[in-house]
Amino acid sequence: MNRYVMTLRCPDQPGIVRAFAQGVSSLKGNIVDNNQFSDPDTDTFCMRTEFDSPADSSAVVRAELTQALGAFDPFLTVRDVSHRRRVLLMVSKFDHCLVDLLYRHRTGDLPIDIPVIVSNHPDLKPLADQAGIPFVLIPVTKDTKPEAEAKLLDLVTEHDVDLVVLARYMQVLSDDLCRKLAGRAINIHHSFLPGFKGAKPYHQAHARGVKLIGATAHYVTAELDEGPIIEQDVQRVNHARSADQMVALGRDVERAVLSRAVRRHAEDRVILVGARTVVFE
Ligand SMILES: Nc1nc2c(c(=O)[nH]1)N[C@@H](CN(C=O)c1ccc(C(=O)N[C@@H](CCC(=O)O)C(=O)O)cc1)CN2
Repeated sequence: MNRYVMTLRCPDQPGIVRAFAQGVSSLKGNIVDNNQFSDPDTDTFCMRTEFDSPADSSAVVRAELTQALGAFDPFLTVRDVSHRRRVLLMVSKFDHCLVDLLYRHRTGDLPIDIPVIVSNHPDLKPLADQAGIPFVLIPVTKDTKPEAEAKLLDLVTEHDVDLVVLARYMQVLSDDLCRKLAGRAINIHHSFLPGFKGAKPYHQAHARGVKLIGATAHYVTAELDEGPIIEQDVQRVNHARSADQMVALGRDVERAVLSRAVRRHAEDRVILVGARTVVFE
């Protein structure tokens, strides 16, 4: 028996679950976990299901479920859970998110493969070397950004990458690159969005006198820090905290939020619905 995870999204209407169940039955399957949500704002139905089946490939499963659900024309994903998502990490000089992701990967806490790490600075290469993961330096300037982004896309193709993670990668991706990576690039922004977009959010927060700081993991879009939110968290602060102390406190929130977001994407627990996400935890 193989275990598969399926996600579907389609206009909400009666009969979707019955048709899906008939498809699983045709695959001699047994459902072991199921989550569903009907979004009233967009009248969209979302479902994530894990099931066991003797079917020997995700292609066979996909073909059967596509036929069973044909009347509903769903956006469908099917993955054999033993096929881990392949994640390309992008970093600059800050190491706290990279260290956390590499630790969780090494301990098996994060069910992903990391074929390559890309950076616009050489600073974090020793961490990649220590983890035994290839490190590719792609410097970026205003003039070289198109060439740099072409090299990144070559690596995405070469390593059959499913997800790009901007783990405090401090360069703004072009509109074209964002389109090509739509729904498969996650960024960690070091504030509790929608507050304090852009660079230096902790200094903005300190100046504003906030009592909560936070971090936000979101899909990357051309509009800076505007992408669909996957995960957020906060940390209490008070008048006695300097901006630098907020930066330090924020590091713990950033790495925890990013790792949770990457795990949920890698486990097919995130479904995009317009500019928002449905997250089956
Ligand atoms: N198209 C997008 N690209 C990126 C996003 C995004 O949401 N959409 N998020 C950023 C990360 N980030 C905030 O979370 C951020 C990073 C960098 C900057 C910035 O102004 N960078 C300067 C260069 C700074 C430097 O070289 O150190 C710039 O690019 O001119 C703002 C926000 C990642 N990319």
